Amino acid sequence: MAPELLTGTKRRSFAYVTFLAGNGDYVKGVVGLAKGLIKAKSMYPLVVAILPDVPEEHRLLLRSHGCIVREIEPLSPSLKSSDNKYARSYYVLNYSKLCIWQFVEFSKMVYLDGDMQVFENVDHLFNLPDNHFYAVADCICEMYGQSCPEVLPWPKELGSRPPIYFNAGMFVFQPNLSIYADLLNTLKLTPPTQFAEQDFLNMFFKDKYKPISYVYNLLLAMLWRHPEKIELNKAKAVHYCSPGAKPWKYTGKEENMDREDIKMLVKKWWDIYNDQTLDHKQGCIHIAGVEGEVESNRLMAAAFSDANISTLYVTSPSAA
Ligand SMILES: O=c1ccn([C@@H]2O[C@H](COP(=O)(O)OP(=O)(O)O)[C@@H](O)[C@H]2O)c(=O)[nH]1
Ligand SMILES: OC[C@H]1O[C@H](O[C@@H]2[C@@H](O)[C@H](O)[C@@H](O)[C@H](O)[C@@H]2O)[C@H](O)[C@@H](O)[C@H]1O
Ligand SMILES: [Mn+2]
Repeated sequence: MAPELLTGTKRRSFAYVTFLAGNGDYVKGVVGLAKGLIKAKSMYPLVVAILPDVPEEHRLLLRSHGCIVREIEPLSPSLKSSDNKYARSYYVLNYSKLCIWQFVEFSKMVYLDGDMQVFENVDHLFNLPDNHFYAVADCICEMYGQSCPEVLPWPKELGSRPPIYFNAGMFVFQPNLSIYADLLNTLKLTPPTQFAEQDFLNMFFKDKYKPISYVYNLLLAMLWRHPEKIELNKAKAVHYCSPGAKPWKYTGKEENMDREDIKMLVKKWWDIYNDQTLDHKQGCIHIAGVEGEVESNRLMAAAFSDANISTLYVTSPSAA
């Protein structure tokens, strides 16, 4: 039975979801994200959609941090590309993200890449009106109607370019099996393109897409592309998506990576990753919310992730 939050007559259930593939170091990103959501006093669990190649030790580690681990099957376009079109070779993996539309035990989910960090509570995103697809523009200049030369080129094989092109590192959506079937059927007829599932999602949700503020997915490149359009201290979630920016393998050697603001953001990520007070104590779950109010979603989620609950930590927002 899915974790459900009783709200009046209509039963709703919410969760964050991320995606993990391979046996490499992205698992650190997901652990960091899980801890960041706890630090931000999120009321909802983190589901991790994993490909079969994620090793058992990584699955145990994620569960030990309170994540709900769900195995998905790899997805990729049926049509093969003549050359390796992808901007990064591993982008072919990212089409598997589409499997999260199957998670219909949740009525609404917020997807976050494993290289994102939540620094402020964003639970209010679950209150956005239903039946739309919410995400942040991939380059903030698109919000001002004057695109800069650095916006991603639109693959013409996907038809006309959407008015605003969003970044697929974070989005708010509603799992739905008929949409999932439609995604799969459309994928069968869609050629692979440079930005893989991000291009595909921009095409698929062109008529449902609603842009939301950059504060929910601050792409690091905005710091040097459009500094006049953003305020770093307003960012609620940061996306470490520029080359060389992944905190867990940061060297500072790549272009722009020696900037003071980048160094500060990488440190902020490590401070959360290393904060042992955010470690998921075995046999207990963090319930953040009004003192004494136990949020059933997380309680149920822990049960859902078959955690053996012996102690409840109820932290009130004032216990920051
Ligand atoms: O080897 C990999 C590469 C990617 N990912 C997942 O796929 C997402 C998208 O890849 P990435 O964030 O590197 O793309 P970018 O946002 O940098 O373009 C990552 O955040 C991870 O959640 C993964 O789990 N293992
Ligand atoms: O598979 C395609 C990926 O495309 C996107 O990343 C890109 C995009 O943001 C470009 O604008 C940046 O220049 C680039 O660095 C960055 O990697 C998503 O973040 C990621 O989740 C995933 O969908
Ligand atoms: Mn990313």
